[in-house]
Amino acid sequence: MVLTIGLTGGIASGKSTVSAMMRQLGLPVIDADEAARAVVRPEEDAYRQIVAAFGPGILQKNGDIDRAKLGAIVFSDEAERTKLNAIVHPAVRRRMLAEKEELVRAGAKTIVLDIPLLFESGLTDWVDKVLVVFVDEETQLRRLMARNGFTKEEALARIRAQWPLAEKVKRADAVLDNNGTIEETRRQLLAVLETWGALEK
Ligand SMILES: CC(C)(COP(=O)(O)OP(=O)(O)OC[C@H]1O[C@@H](n2cnc3c(N)ncnc32)[C@H](O)[C@@H]1O)[C@@H](O)C(=O)NCCC(=O)NCCS
Ligand SMILES: Nc1ncnc2c1ncn2[C@@H]1O[C@H](COP(=O)(O)OP(=O)(O)OP(=O)(O)O)[C@@H](O)[C@H]1O
Repeated sequence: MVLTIGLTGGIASGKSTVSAMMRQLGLPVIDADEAARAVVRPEEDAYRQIVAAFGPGILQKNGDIDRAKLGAIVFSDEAERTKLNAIVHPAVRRRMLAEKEELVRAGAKTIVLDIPLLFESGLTDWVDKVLVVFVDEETQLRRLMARNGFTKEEALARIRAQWPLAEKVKRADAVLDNNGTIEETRRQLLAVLETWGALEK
């Protein structure tokens, strides 16, 4: 039996930080954000659909999608975001499932799916355990503004495009409190993985 762990949280709550720790521990991680970047490369179907839906104004000179421009559009208008999600999400799901199949075939015992929108997209059935990375609102806002150089408005628009973190915490099988140091988070992670038997070879 494969143990599938869904890693989720809010934007800038620390999912990538935790997924890097999991990789260090030898666990294979499938990353939805990475899949979402791969499926919009110029040779992909979703790329053509995005250009058709949003116009060539969202492209960089080299033809790649200008993520900052597209982000400014979709995080300030829910209808635009719904439109983008409808194009990108099916392709992301197909890609992630294919990656998971490959890991299962290769004999993986534990597989981590890092999906920021696990709850919003109704994908909890995909996983056996849900691990939520939590930070309080003030820390989330501060880290998001620092990491991306966003204004408070820009950061809040992105935070509000997702479920409140408190709702995700309520539905989690385990929660990592990432308000403290990276070391404190690592210790919590190890304890959870041990309880779940996720590190057994
Ligand atoms: C709008 C885009 C181009 C902005 O790109 P950018 O490089 O600035 O951000 P990046 O992709 O690294 O996402 C950063 C974080 O934003 C949040 N986020 C991204 N897309 C969404 C969305 N549609 N709804 C809510 N939150 C989102 C996630 O927490 C994600 O981890 C990009 O996020 C995108 O294509 N989004 C649609 C696909 C998607 O939903 N991806 C998220 C997981 S599948
Ligand atoms: N415990 C911590 N102490 C200080 N800074 C942290 C801590 N955890 C994460 N960070 C920083 O906070 C920012 C957000 O973390 P990270 O990128 O891991 O979040 P994320 O949930 O993966 O974000 P996204 O949803 O945008 O992909 C990063 O700049 C990271 O270096």
